[in-house]
Amino acid sequence: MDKPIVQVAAGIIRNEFGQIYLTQRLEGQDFAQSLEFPGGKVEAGETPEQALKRELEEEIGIHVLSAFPYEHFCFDYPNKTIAFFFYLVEEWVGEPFGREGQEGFWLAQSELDEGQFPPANLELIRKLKSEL
Ligand SMILES: Nc1nc2c([nH]c(=O)n2[C@@H]2O[C@H](COP(=O)(O)OP(=O)(O)OP(=O)(O)O)[C@@H](O)[C@H]2O)c(=O)[nH]1
Ligand SMILES: [Mg+2]
Repeated sequence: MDKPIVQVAAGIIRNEFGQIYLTQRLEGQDFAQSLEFPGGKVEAGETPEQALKRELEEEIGIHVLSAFPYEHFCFDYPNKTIAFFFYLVEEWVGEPFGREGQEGFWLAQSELDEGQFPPANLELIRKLKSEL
C-alpha cells in the first residue's frame, strides 16, 4: 500500500535578538522529547499558511501577523511521507508559551543542534545555521 502523504506547516519564530522559539514534543507523540518548530498538520480545506496560524494559536498562544515561506520539502518516514511548509515568523502578537503543557524556550539561532530534532529537520537546521 502507498504511504500516506501528510502536509505539515511549522513556524520558525524569530525575535529581535535572533533567538528562535522551540518546543519539546510531548510523551505519547512521535519523536517524544525531541525539539520541534511549533506547528502541525494541515487540515482538509486549509492552506498551509492558514494551518500555520491556527496551529500557533493552539500550541503556543500567539497571533501571527506575517509569515514568509522559508523552506518546502518532502521527507520520507517509514510509515508516511511528510510535505513540510516552514515559515519564517517575525511579527506576532502575544508571548509564546507551551499551551498544551509542552516545554518551550528561546534559543539563539547559532545554538540550534540538528541532533535534537527529528531527522526530517537536518537540512533545515543546517540552512538556518549557515545563514548566520
Ligand atoms: N511541528 C513540527 N512537526 C515536525 C517537525 N519535524 C518533524 O519531523 N515533524 C513531524 O511532523 C508531524 C507534525 O505533526 P504534529 O504531531 O505536530 O501534528 P499536530 O500538531 O496536528 O498534532 P495532532 O496530530 O496530535 O493533532 C509529526 O509527525 C512530527 O514528528 C517540526 O519541526 N515541527
Ligand atoms: Mg504539532
